[in-house]
Amino acid sequence: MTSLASFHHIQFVVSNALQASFWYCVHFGFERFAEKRASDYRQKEVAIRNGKIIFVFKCPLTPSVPELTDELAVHGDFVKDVAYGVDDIETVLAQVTAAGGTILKPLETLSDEHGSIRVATIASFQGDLVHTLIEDKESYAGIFLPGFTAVDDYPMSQRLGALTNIDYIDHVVENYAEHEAQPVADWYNQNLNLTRFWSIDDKQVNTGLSALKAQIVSNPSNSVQITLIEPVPTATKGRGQIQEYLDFHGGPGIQHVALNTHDIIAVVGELRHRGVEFLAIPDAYYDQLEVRLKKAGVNVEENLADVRKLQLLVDFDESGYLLQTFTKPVQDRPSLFFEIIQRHNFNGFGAGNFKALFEAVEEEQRRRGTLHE
Ligand SMILES: O=C(O)C(=O)Cc1ccc(O)cc1
Ligand SMILES: [Fe+2]
Repeated sequence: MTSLASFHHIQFVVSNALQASFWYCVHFGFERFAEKRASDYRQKEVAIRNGKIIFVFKCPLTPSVPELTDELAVHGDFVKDVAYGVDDIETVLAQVTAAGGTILKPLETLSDEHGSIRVATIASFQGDLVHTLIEDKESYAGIFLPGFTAVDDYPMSQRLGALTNIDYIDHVVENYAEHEAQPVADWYNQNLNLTRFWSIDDKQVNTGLSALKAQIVSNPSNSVQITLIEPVPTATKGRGQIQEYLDFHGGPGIQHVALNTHDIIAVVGELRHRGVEFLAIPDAYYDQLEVRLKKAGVNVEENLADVRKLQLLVDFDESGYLLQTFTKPVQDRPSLFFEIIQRHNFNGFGAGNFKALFEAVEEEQRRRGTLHE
């Protein structure tokens, strides 16, 4: 069995690639660096990057691109493709075929004057999310993928300066309907050899208003981690955040992308300065946190006054801790958002933060008017 090797890039389908990519350049310090050559005048693709992280924005240019406009009409702007690097694409595809997975675009070699790359695209288990698999054995020397050419950065992001402390994609999270997450985990196991890394059930995560089940599947080196979440309907009359996502996104899909940093204090300070909005965490959380940390004898390197000011969440155990925070949804619909995470010898997912986090999300839902039916 072979598995995924790395997160390669994330492709969004949006109604306007120019504006969507600009938003990420200004707010998250990405630079526009490549654009697909106009092989098809009806659509456009723009690639932006921040360090190792690459996002691609694809949009229709005319009303007659049903493969884009049909899904856009359902989801609004959304993550269409989480693309993975693989070491041996033929073996992965043979595994997918044997497991009954769907190959949407069969193996092909993409080439230009800078070399070649082998790619194929498979369907995910459910919904419109797909996974492009990319094997780059020959160290392709072009700017991104064959067919893309370099472009100049936006003057605005040059003026704002690069935001260089964001390092790589830590994990992505996919939301599914009730009872669906386990079949998805089995699918990732059989098709892509991801195995269960961690899980949490609804009894541990229940605010009374919302509850969920989560599990993480990962590749053998844990460099690819995917959290699979499903809602657990609660007795109280509240629409949990996972159900809210499913209702507004229109089915299962990518809920958040977590970006790993080695300096969360600097990054979140700068993101806030650039206008990125984060979930609000009440002061009481920090009063309790200081007591809990002292009791557990955990030494947090960062200044706790900064942690409180930037409203970061902290989870910890005997051997380490993590700092994390979540943006508000990045489009009008309460669907996709981002996480900024820094780990100090801590591989968990901040389960100790779930209660504070869910209460903060419920506060946002209350504001949106989506918490109660
Ligand atoms: O599991 C993860 O990756 C988390 O970051 C925790 C989490 C779970 C559900 C949410 O709606 C938001 C955050
Ligand atoms: Fe996360």
